[in-house]
Amino acid sequence: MSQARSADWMAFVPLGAVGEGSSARIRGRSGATLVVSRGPCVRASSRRRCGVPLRMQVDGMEVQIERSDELCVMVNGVPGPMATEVARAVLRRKLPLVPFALTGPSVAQHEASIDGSSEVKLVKPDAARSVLKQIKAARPNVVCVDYTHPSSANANASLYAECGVCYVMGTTGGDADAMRREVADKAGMFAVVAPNMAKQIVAFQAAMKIMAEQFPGAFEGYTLTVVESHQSTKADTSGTAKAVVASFKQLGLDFDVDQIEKVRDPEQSISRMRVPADAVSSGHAFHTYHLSSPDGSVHFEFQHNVAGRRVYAEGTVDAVQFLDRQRGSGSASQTVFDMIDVLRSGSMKS
Ligand SMILES: NC(=O)C1=CN([C@@H]2O[C@H](COP(=O)(O)OP(=O)(O)OC[C@H]3O[C@@H](n4cnc5c(N)ncnc54)[C@H](O)[C@@H]3O)[C@@H](O)[C@H]2O)C=CC1
Ligand SMILES: O=C(O)C1=N[C@H](C(=O)O)C[C@H](O)C1
Repeated sequence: MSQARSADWMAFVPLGAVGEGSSARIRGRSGATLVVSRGPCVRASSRRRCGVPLRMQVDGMEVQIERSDELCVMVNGVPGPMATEVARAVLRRKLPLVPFALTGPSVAQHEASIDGSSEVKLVKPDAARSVLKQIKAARPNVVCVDYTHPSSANANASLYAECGVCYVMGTTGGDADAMRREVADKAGMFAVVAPNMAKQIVAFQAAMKIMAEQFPGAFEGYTLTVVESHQSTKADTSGTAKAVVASFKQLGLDFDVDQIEKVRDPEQSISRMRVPADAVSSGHAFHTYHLSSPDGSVHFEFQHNVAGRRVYAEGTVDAVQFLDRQRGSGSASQTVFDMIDVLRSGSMKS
């Protein structure tokens, strides 16, 4: 962990090992090391307050977390590319990044470096509950961001709800309705759940939804084809495409999400979908929706093509700040949001 981050977020102290104002590198039972420092809790905002530090057991190490009610962000799914991109965006916005991240069961590394400036300690699923509860105890206003795997999305959402941790769920492929019910049922919980955090794509989704609500059946009899191309590591069908298809169905198109065509072969991504070669494996999301009239004389085509992931990461941080304002506003008439809500609130920056 960089000294800069540890100083402004927390003081990790191996008890009895580090003197005031000094730092040390410590080694856990697994062999992982963590640079820790000790110093006063820095007053960074009016919401921040210091108290007796919380003692915490992580990976065989005893550490202390300075207590504070300041907003901080725990990004889960590191070292995955999307979680790493969000962690970078958190640092760019100068928000405190929790130096722990939930990770997958098969991840071998114990730490990950974010842009070489901040180290994040990786927490396997079997330790997730204990670590999250302790972070919540010391940092009640922590918000979790989830960019993990379709297979872990609901389990993680349930864990956040159990621990009373508000969250932004970017992971697709889970049961979003179940997440929404769980949040709605738990007092004090707030969440944003959405398959796409890119401001302009959210605006497109909203436009299609509004068109479907205002003109249901307008495309009755038309045929629809949907093709989406992503990096070959993507496990699920695009959650964004599924959401847009829901609007097309309301517009009268007879289409099932199983008919969405997935392109995961790098050569096809380049030759058929025109994905730039440098984005094929590193990360892309190219979507084409084509509608044809029954006699073939009228055609509509919508596309949204994204190379890289930065646009989602920026939107995710917008969602975190939106949630923080919602829970601080004292009005709990709505506690579960999507990105269209975030866009409507004027909270999306770029
Ligand atoms: N909402 C949005 O705007 C966007 C959503 N996504 C979604 O985000 C998710 C992640 O995307 P990628 O990073 O490309 O996926 P990836 O599969 O490359 O990485 C996933 C990471 O999650 C970790 N993981 C697996 N099980 C876990 C668990 N139980 N707890 C914590 N971490 C766990 C893995 O170790 C890995 O590091 C996907 O569902 C993707 O569809 C991606 C981009 C934008
Ligand atoms: O896995 C991705 O990469 C993406 N996933 C989201 C989805 O499933 O729609 C958003 C975007 O397509 C990138």
